[in-house]
Amino acid sequence: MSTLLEVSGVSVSFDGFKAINNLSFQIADRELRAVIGPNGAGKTTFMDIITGKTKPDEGRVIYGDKSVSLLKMSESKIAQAGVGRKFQRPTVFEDQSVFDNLMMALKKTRGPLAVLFFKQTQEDSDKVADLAEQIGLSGALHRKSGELSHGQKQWLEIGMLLAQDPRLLLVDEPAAGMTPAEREHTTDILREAAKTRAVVVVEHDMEFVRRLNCKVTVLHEGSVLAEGSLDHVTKNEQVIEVYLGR
Ligand SMILES: Nc1ncnc2c1ncn2[C@@H]1O[C@H](COP(=O)(O)OP(=O)(O)OP(=O)(O)O)[C@@H](O)[C@H]1O
Repeated sequence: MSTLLEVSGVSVSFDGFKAINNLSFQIADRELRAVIGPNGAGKTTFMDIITGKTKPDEGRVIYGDKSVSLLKMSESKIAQAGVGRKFQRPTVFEDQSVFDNLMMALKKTRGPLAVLFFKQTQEDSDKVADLAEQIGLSGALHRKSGELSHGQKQWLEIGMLLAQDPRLLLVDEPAAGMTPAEREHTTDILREAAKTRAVVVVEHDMEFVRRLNCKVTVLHEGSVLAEGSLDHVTKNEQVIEVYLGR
């Protein structure tokens, strides 16, 4: 598999404090990766750098077939280039149905004019039905989103991101606040999504990470401390000391 994103030698300081310190990271097309690390390890800042919210002081972030530098691009250009991000709190339109939320997300892929002059085709309705199926909300398509459970709202938001067909999807702590059954379903959605795109999941919950069954990157003090299978990294003495031993 070819490399989709390559972060190399990236550092960023806030008021002299190095939140990210010479960080290097690679992810392939259609790879699922979990990123773990103790509080303050730099996980959020790492995602902020990829999405263009934070510009690093040094290093390179190269993306896609044409190896473009994301550091020269604005947040919206990076999103247009196929980098999607799901934040911790769901931000669905609560007054709209699941169907309408997904349809709106589809329209967004066609730019602002398309939103104004959009004619809903059978193909679009089929696409929405497919997305609903992927996120397990086929039975709730015509329910108001505000009535959904927390887990269902998170799935809807993942569906809305998938509607935009990102090549790289960044997901921040998807399991937070979910029931065990919801967590299980969320791992299924993410594993399925990673068959057609790269997915990076930042997560604290180890059981959730185990179910993802993918390569794990451990961050600590803004750098990669260990990388490999969950069993491999959880045997690493330094990882045990800084993270699991807490
Ligand atoms: N805008 C900022 N200004 C100052 N310090 C910051 C800023 N953003 C992050 N930091 C600091 O950088 C370090 C890394 O923060 P970051 O939020 O990336 O860690 P994290 O791994 O996501 O933590 P958590 O698991 O608690 O969400 C922390 O010490 C944090 O206090």
